[in-house]
Amino acid sequence: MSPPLSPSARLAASFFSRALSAFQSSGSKLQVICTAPPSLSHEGEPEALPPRVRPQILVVLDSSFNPPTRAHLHMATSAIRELLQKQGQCPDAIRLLLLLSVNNADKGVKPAAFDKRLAMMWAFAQDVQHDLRMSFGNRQAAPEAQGLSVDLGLATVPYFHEKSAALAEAGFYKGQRDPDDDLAETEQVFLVGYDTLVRIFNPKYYGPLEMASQVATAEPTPLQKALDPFFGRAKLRVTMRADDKWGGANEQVAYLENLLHAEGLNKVGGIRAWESRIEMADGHKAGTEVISSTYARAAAKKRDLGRLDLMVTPRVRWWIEQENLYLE
Ligand SMILES: Nc1ncnc2c1ncn2[C@@H]1O[C@H](COP(=O)(O)OP(=O)(O)OP(=O)(O)O)[C@@H](O)[C@H]1O
Ligand SMILES: NC(=O)c1ccc[n+]([C@@H]2O[C@H](COP(=O)(O)O)[C@@H](O)[C@H]2O)c1
Repeated sequence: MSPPLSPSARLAASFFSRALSAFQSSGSKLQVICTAPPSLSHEGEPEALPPRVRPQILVVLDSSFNPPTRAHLHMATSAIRELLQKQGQCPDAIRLLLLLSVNNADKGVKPAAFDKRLAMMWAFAQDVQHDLRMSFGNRQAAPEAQGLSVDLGLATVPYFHEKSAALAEAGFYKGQRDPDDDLAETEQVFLVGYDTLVRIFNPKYYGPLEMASQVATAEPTPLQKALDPFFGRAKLRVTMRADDKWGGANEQVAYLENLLHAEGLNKVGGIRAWESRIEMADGHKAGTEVISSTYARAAAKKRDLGRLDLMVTPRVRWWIEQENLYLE
């Protein structure tokens, strides 16, 4: 049997169970429920800490977090590092939102329960911050080392265009100085895997299929109606996902290049102008372990701790063990 939760873990667990109930009875589409602040200590009850000034970039990792994995860690930290180092953004101008969808576009509900996933996301947020701090060598003088705030949110809407619109409407990211401005100036960056990108361009999610091929007419297709406003405020950062289900890296690069550089977007019912809003990022390295939440659940079920460590970060593994998750 696992030892009892520490006082701060108990506070967090009880907070997430209350926050989940409150969200589910609120009728809200999307809500930020708490923030892991940049400081090292996360003692006490989690709380939502809206930014003082509206962020320039909101990076969104939308996932089932069942559980959060090292692949999710790579997606988040590589995006943030790129913004800080290559684009010269300062940590204050960026927020990272870990968004848990309680209604998935395709998957039914399965264990772990949503409040347990929120607890793992809280742990994961701290692993993200730790990873970033380590990669900047803990140089206190370097602005990157000061760290970034990581928010946890809940959403009922399953599709990206709906999540993006809900975020643009939400008061949370508007900043305290100019609460009346809208979020138009905050650019959203959604982190997705290759498999998710393919699904975003599947017309089945946007209405009856017979309406999907209005390309020849002046009328925009349902996919265009949904995704045009989305690409107006959001970018997609697509991580390659080479494994048995989704094909090899070459196939994925070829699909993306075709989508982005030929007439590919028109063929899937999209608009060529969106190509500048989709960027590719490296994912799985050949010869390394393929990582997924499914494999993490299987490792936990078999109590294969060595393999679980390959799949998830240390604080997430701690919660999985503490709460005896995925044993059924
Ligand atoms: N190993 C990976 N490489 C690239 N993208 C990934 C990887 N794992 C997850 N993602 C992406 O992260 C987002 C959220 O992932 P999700 O929560 O569905 O994880 P998953 O591992 O696919 O889950 P499951 O195994 O339970 O189906 C999706 O856009 C997915 O494509
Ligand atoms: N067209 C879309 O916007 C679309 C399609 C498929 C999945 N999704 C979402 O992507 C996220 C990740 O999905 P999976 O957990 O199924 O990989 C979920 O929030 C899911 O609802 C969105």
